[in-house]
Amino acid sequence: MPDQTGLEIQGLEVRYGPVQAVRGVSLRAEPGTITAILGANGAGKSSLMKAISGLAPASAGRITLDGEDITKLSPHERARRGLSHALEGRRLFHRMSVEENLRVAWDFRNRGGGFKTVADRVYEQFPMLTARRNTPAGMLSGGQQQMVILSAALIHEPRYLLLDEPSLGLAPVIVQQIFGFIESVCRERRTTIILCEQVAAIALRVAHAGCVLRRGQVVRSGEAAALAADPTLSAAYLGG
Ligand SMILES: Nc1ncnc2c1ncn2[C@@H]1O[C@H](COP(=O)(O)OP(=O)(O)OP(=O)(O)O)[C@@H](O)[C@H]1O
Repeated sequence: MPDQTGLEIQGLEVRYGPVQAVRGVSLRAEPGTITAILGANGAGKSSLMKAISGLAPASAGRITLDGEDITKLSPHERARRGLSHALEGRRLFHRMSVEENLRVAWDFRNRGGGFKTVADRVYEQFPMLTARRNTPAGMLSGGQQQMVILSAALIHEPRYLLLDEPSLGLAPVIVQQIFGFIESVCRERRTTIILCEQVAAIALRVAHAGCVLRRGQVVRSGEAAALAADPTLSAAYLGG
């Protein structure tokens, strides 16, 4: 019997009216690994991620999670199955404090008690958030905001984590810290992570596998180390 664990995408298409953002994408994310979705601006990365989490409807194709067809499920139903999506562009409640943002993420799944324990765990992981727990999220630095976004996305210990452009707008030293954290989440919690990035070198340093999108299609895929070693990749597909 074929191995059904992991996330499998077959022939996926996403359309916005006349615009076809994703064209027949197939890929597989093995359990407990990091998969990088690469591509230049407008290549279709975010649309692919949204289709996986249910925020954009698939106009064709199939998505299975551990063997279950989730293509037609709502984002909430997919979240209940252990899929969490941290969106690009600092989707936080800017006037609410760090702790209130974490609380909203916790209450989304209505798990009742236990919030203090998970909040303490966040502050242990990111000590610099401790002093800022009552600060409005909009007043944090970009790196601190990304820490809150990641912590909120992980608050219910998802089995699958989708990360949209985690390096966007961050200083190199913070990017290193954020990617170190992402790597440790995969290694220690065995979370399956799919992240999309314009900056291929950063993503391929932590990923196990990767694929490159161009105009909505997969033009390259394989082991991350092989993609990283390919000098033609950047110039040909990543816009620089
Ligand atoms: N809501 C939408 N309505 C119409 N067209 C859209 C919408 N969202 C994205 N598109 C188009 O779909 C294509 C793919 O966009 P998408 O955002 O998925 O690419 P991307 O690789 O994530 O790029 P970026 O890094 O800029 O986010 C682009 O041509 C974009 O203009």
